[in-house]
This record gives sequence, C-alpha cells and structure tokens, in this order.
Amino acid sequence: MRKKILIVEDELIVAGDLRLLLERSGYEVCGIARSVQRARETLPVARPDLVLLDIYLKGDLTGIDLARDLNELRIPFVYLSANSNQQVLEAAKLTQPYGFIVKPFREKDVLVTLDIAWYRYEIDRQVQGMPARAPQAAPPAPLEAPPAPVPAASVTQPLSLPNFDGIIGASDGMLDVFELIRQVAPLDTSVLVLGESGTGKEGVANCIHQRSSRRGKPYVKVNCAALPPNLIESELFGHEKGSFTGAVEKRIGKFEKANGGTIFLDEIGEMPADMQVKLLRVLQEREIERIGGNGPIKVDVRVIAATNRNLEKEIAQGNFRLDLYYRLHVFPIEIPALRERREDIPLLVQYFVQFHASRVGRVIDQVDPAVMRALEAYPWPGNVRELQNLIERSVLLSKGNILKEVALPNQPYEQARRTPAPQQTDDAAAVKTIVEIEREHIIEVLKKCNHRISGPGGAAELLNLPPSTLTSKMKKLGIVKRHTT
Ligand SMILES: Nc1ncnc2c1ncn2[C@@H]1O[C@H](COP(=O)(O)OP(=O)(O)OP(=O)(O)O)[C@@H](O)[C@H]1O
Repeated sequence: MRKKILIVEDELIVAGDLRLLLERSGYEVCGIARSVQRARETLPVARPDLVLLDIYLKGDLTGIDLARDLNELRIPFVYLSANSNQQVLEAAKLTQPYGFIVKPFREKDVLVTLDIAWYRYEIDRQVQGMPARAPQAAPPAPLEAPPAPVPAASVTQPLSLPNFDGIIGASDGMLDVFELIRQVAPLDTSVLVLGESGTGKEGVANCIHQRSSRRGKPYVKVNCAALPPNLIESELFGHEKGSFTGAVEKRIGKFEKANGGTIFLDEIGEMPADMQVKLLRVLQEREIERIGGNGPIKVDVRVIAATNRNLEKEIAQGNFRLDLYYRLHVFPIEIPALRERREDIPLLVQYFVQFHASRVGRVIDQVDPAVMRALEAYPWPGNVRELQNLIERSVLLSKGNILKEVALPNQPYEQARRTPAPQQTDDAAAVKTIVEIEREHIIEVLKKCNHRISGPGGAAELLNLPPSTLTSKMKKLGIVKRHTT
C-alpha cells in the first residue's frame, strides 16, 4: 500500500516541488496545508501515514503547535525548515520528531529521511503494541487546539522557549515530569501530582487531560481546601431536592459533571476524614451516591489529585487514610521546587516578561544580567507563582525595553535606592507599599495563628476574610502555606 503523506508548507512552490518528488517516488500526497488551522481540518479527512512539517507557517500557530496534535494522534512527522537555529532546534526536539530536514534540501535527503522515519516509527509501533497505521484504523479524536495551562493559554507560545504544551522548562527535573506525563496521559490511571505550592501542579493536571482520549470531554476542577466542610459532600456527589435543610433544588455533583472526562482534585491533602472514606468508595466502586438519593450512580471519571502536603507525614499523623493514599499513589508525578531546577529560571523569566509586557502593550526584550543573576540566586519559596507575581509587578513598574530592577523579598527598594530615577522610584514605592504591606500583614497574622487559616482563632477570622479568599490571596502574593505545628 502506498504511504500517504500530508505536506504542511506555506510556500506553494516548495510544496509543489515536494509533491512531484514524493509522487514520483511512490508516495501518495493526500494533501497540502499552508497553516496549522488548515492542517487540523485536513488531518481527520486525509488520515496521512506521515507528515512533512514546515515550522513557520501562515497564521499565528507554528509547526511545533501542530506537532503536539500529531503526537497525540501518533502520526509520525518530519520537520522541514529553513530555520535551524539552536532555539528552534531545542523547541523542535521536545516534540520528538522522526527527523529534521534543513531547507534548501536535496531530493535524496527528503527520501532517505522519510524512509528512516517510517522504519523507526514501525519499530516504535511494534514495541508499544500499537495497531498498524493507527490513524487509519480508528478515527482520531476531534482535533482542536489543546488549551495550554494557565497562563500560557492566553498567549502565543514563545516558540523559542523550551516548553511542553505551554509548561516552560528544560531542566532534567522538568524533562522527567514531561516524560511521565507523556507515559500516563493516554492511560486511564489515577495520577497524584506532588510538589510545593506554585510549582505548576494544576498545569500538569490540565496537560494530562488534554493529552488523554478524554480531551473534549468534561474537565472538572475541585479545590478541596476551598470547600466548606458542610457542603463538600453535596459539591462532590450532589443532592436530591429536600434531602436536607436548604436543599431547595436537586444538585448534580462534580463527579457526575465530570462523567466521561476527568476530575482534578486539587489540594487533596485538605480533604476531611469523612470525605476521604467516601472518595475511596468512588475510586473503588466507580459509583457515587447523591445525598438523599435512591442508590448508587455509575460514573466513568479519571481522577487526578494534587497536593503540596507530605502525605506520608499526614498518614503518620492520622490525617490522611492509607488506603486512599494507595489508590491515588498509583502514578505519582513529583514536580521539583524551582530552587532545585535553577536552569529553568531564565526561561521562566523571559516567558513571564514577554507575557506581562505584551498584556500591557509594552516591549521588554532584555533583562539586565545583574537582575537575572539575582533572580537565579533567590530561593523562591513560592516557586513559579512567586516568580510570576514578581515579574508582573516589575514589568508594570519598569521603564524602557530593559528590565533593570526587581524587588526581591528581603531586599525591597534596594535597587531602586541605588538608581534614583525619580519618577520610577516614586511609582515603584507607591505600588510596592500596598502589595508589600498586605503581604507582610498576612504573614504576620499567620505567624500569630501558628499558620492556621480556618476555624476559631485562625488567620481568616482575624483578618475577617472567608478562608477560601485568604487562601487565594496568599497564592496571589506568593505566600507559602505552612502546616500548623
Ligand atoms: N513551568 C511553568 N511554565 C509556565 N507557567 C508555569 C509553570 N509552572 C507554574 N506556572 C504558572 O505558575 C502559576 C502557579 O501554578 P499552579 O497553580 O499550577 O501551581 P500549583 O502547584 O497548582 O500551586 P498550589 O499547590 O498552590 O495550588 C500559574 O499561573 C501557572 O500557570
């Protein structure tokens, strides 16, 4: 059978040449697409065996964006690009192509590379036990742009920065995380995402759902810490009308809403003991019971849970059930703290500078080397969230196209004092004061309450805030939640 090739190339002359060359050599060219959008429309119809993929195409998206779709559909692809600088190559490598041909190309290079690509793909296919010509055997899932994790979703991904579906990182630690995501995403296994607050657990959970066959089905997020204890059961499992005072309407719970898709149980370590038992039952029996309901309801939900707590310690202290831990710990993914992967800091800085500058219509294309060194040296207790918040603030306060100042905690105003640019210093002081004062005040209150957030005498009560509002304020300000001692 002739192998079908889709050419994704925006230069029509090049695409035409390729078509002639490939057809002469026995391939069937099943389509030519000039943009990622066009290719996405063509793929389900044309069902190619192989894709020849240019990187810079018509429209906002690049070949690298399409590569992620091709990986999900298990369609092997080979890049064909005039751009082979180191940054492009690094970004391309992360998508695991079967080859990379640099333009201008020789006919023979194209044919040999395609031949080897197909040979390697066949071996991978046999090793992984995939059916032959997978994309033809079963119609692929509907193609749509995978929503990148927050905040990458709202920006064009900077092609030059190594990222995995919008998660920036090139450290060994993050490459391991990406590999684990790649392995577990297509399975239905429960996943436990571990890591300190702000390391990007939610992004990883999103990514797993988007790479699974459940993408396009519901993805329901539950923050277990933000749910009031008396409402948690009804939130998760729903209730029938009149089942308790205040149940004026029937309510469908989050598990039922997630049916067919994925539920993300964030901050699972905060789940009250009685709910842990109920959750365990759902995981074992794959059924839920609404409060006041007539019987169990079957649900087909993949569970991804996350926590910044040390669950083993919680088990030892009697706060977390061992049996639930075993159920969730089937496939743990631990995201390293930012201080353990300092080589990611410059990448994240560039990314957030670009993101926040473009949000306010600014161009900042450089970061002062001294500033970068300070950022790399700081321990980042609030991890990527803290870094993001600091960069956002620094971008707003900066002038010109070089980021020259950042106010790292413990050294506020130091840089501003050293360089007296009058207007900037004034603005900086005004905004910093509000943010810093709020941050310091919360930290002070937390210390007084022995880091207890909710309940009588807790920080939320003292600050006259609902605990969930305080928790999200802390997140925003990069204040790390600590355990009560
Ligand atoms: N590698 C990364 N690349 C890009 N953005 C990131 C990365 N890691 C984290 N972020 C961003 O940092 C912020 C915090 O990430 P996230 O909410 O996923 O952390 P978390 O580990 O779930 O925190 P918590 O335990 O407090 O819920 C988000 O805005 C997220 O998009």
